[in-house]
Amino acid sequence: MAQAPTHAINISALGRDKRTLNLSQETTAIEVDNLNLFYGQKQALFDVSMKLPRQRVTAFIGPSGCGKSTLLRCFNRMNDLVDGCRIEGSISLDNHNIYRKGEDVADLRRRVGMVFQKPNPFPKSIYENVVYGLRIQGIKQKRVLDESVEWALKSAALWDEVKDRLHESALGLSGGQQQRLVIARTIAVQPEVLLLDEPCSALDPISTLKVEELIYELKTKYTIVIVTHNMQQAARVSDYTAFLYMGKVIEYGDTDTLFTNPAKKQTEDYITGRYG
Ligand SMILES: Nc1ncnc2c1ncn2[C@@H]1O[C@H](COP(=O)(O)OP(=O)(O)OP(=O)(O)O)[C@@H](O)[C@H]1O
Repeated sequence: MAQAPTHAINISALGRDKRTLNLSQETTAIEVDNLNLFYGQKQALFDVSMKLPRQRVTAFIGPSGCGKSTLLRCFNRMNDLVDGCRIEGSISLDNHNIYRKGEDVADLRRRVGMVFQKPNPFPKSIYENVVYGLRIQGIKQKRVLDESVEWALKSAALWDEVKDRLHESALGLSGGQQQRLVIARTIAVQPEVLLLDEPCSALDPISTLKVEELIYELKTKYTIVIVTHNMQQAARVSDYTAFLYMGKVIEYGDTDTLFTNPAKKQTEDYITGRYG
């Protein structure tokens, strides 16, 4: 076993109770089985098998280009949009292979919502951003839409800041508010899983803290997977962490153990800043 890191990450977490965390006792939301992914001739993921627990936050960490975003994008089949991208193996959401023939990918992307690095509100009002997915679903009743807007914005910890300007442009919000609006838009359609790809990297420290607190709140309802370059952030918000290196999952387990007592030398080298 590798020695404890010499200059360890501060693993003080947002209320994580490490005594209750044991991957083998969790209910699985997403199961990845022998996944290999290729961009044309280039293989980007190698034999990935892992179970992601329901209503927990799982972080993917690892050096640039190790495959974190690629793996995340498999969970709502975003990689289908990349020419020449091909996968082998399977990924199940609630015991159902999302790569099976005939899968309704639009519905999958409603069930598995995604938030990107740069906030991407639509050039519409705050209200219209939140109801966007509901309107696509054909929901028209004003009362239902109004209630959804209030619920989603409250869930995204944004309601108090915007309740008096719901019909103003979303583009007038700060970057941190825009990112929380995008999270509200994503949860308005009641997904099961939230994929967050570096959601704070374009935000200032105060907005980052708000989004991190929000992530922590949201996991009571959703399964969350977050890609982050920021190890302090992984340590703060996640229950479980996977360390990836060159397309492989090197180590995966509860966050406290991975950061304080990593089993693999490569993990230790990464979290102590020896490379990456
Ligand atoms: N659309 C694509 N076409 C071809 N290769 C790609 C594509 N997207 C990613 N790759 C390659 O796949 C590998 C994994 O990339 P990926 O973006 O998943 O890594 P990452 O760990 O998320 O990196 P970063 O932290 O820099 O975002 C890299 O070698 C990258 O160059």
